[in-house]
Amino acid sequence: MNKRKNKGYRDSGKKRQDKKDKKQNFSRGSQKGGKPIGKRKTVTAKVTCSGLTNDGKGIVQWEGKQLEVANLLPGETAEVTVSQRGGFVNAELKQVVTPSKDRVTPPCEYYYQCGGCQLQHMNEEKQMRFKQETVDALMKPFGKPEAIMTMDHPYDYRNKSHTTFGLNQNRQVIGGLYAQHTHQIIPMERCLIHDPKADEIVHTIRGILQNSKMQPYNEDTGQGFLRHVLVKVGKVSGEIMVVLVVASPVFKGKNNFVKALRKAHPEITTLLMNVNNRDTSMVLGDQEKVLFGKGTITDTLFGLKFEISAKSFYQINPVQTEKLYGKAIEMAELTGKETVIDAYCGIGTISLIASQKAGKVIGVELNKDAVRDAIRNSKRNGIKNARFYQGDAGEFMVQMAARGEKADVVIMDPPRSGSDEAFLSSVVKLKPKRVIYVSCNPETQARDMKYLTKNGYKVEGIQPVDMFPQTHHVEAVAKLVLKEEAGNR
Ligand SMILES: C[S@@+](CC[C@H](N)C(=O)[O-])C[C@H]1O[C@@H](n2cnc3c(N)ncnc32)[C@H](O)[C@@H]1O
Repeated sequence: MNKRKNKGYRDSGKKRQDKKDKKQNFSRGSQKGGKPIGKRKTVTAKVTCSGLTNDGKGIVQWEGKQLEVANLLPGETAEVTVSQRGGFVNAELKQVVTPSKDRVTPPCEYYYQCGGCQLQHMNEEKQMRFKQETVDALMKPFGKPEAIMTMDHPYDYRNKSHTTFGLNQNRQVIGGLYAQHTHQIIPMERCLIHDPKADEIVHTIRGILQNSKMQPYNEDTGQGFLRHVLVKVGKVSGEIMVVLVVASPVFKGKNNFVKALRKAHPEITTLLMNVNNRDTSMVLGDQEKVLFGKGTITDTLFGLKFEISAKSFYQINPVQTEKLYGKAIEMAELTGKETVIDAYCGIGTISLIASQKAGKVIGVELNKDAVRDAIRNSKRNGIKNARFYQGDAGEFMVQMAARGEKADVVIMDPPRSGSDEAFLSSVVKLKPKRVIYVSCNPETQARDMKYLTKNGYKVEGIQPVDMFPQTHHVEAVAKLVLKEEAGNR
């Protein structure tokens, strides 16, 4: 789910963080400032949690310092382990003394090691309250957001999974996710937010690996072959893509591997090999080879079919995506005549849905593969009023503004880092009547909305959506209206 030029997926920044941690020889710092020099001191302290950070950690006071403690809830008292080195302080939960009524036993057995989810110790109602309050607080300068759109079954939703392989001490093949801030793989049978089929396939691959000469890649020695497995599932089509991310283009035993995998999972519709031989935190490398099938999968949203490549962004929770996009299109108030810009358009999902209610749509996206998918998708759905351009959305908008072009509505859905001044200042010059801002990071969204509201726009609605249940992440879509236009209504 990031600050990317999008040449591939990052593994949640864990490896980069790990490198930092190794350098500091210290785990996560929960108080900023100071270098970890000198001897480490560890004490046990009794603390009371007064609130939550935006990433769901408990806030506590200790010796005049504010610390953050993962898995602690407001009102709880607890024993925490506080480690100090130099000015660097880290606090970890040891034991909850008085539990909150909102606390539940996390349904996932790997929850406390993994870190992929951060809210499983809260009941569902508390999770929703936490997300609502986070968005409410960030959006306070702009008005009161609507009630969050929740998910009926907040599990099994991820249509994309990513598993790392390695060997355990007994030299058995293990597959799972890295434990928080380490290179240690947590062997995982089932991730409760993954599509169950993806986990079954990963289980099979592990078995094939165990019985073959193929070795998992070792990050420390640089030896071995299989680094990661990416599985993408088309929830409606049932199509499944498996990507083997490998360290070398020479795939010994390829035919036997492919045969065994297809025999166990005839439902896999395409298999790819992606070569990543760099010491990088990016999961996918540049070289890609289709081993069988068409190299893409298809999924359906709002009755339109979308083709998705290995490297293209596609929303990971298709059930909630329809709610999110539905709200964005409603906020755009399209009448069939408008020129719409869909910035950061990915494979053209929002563009093509909007094109059915607009005069024309212009999509702009940085990732080449996604743009190719978007063009294919418009043809496949017989859509003639959408055009797609590859490039930086900011530069594209600057050029549009310089040419004096017009747009009635701008829909924008940037990565977590948000948009930039080049983009936002060009929006202000282009003066679209409405800006619909979709974001998976309400912090950067609020920052960018501040710019737009200082420069002629007024916020008319904010809708949070629970796109990532069990995690602290929350999506929101906001409607901004040109003030001159709002005055005329
Ligand atoms: C959150 S995704 C949204 C994609 C699409 N709107 C959707 O819902 O599937 C953000 C997209 O922005 C693209 N992107 C990142 N930086 C960009 C930039 N500077 N200019 C244009 N697109 C960019 C990414 O490749 C990604 O496809």
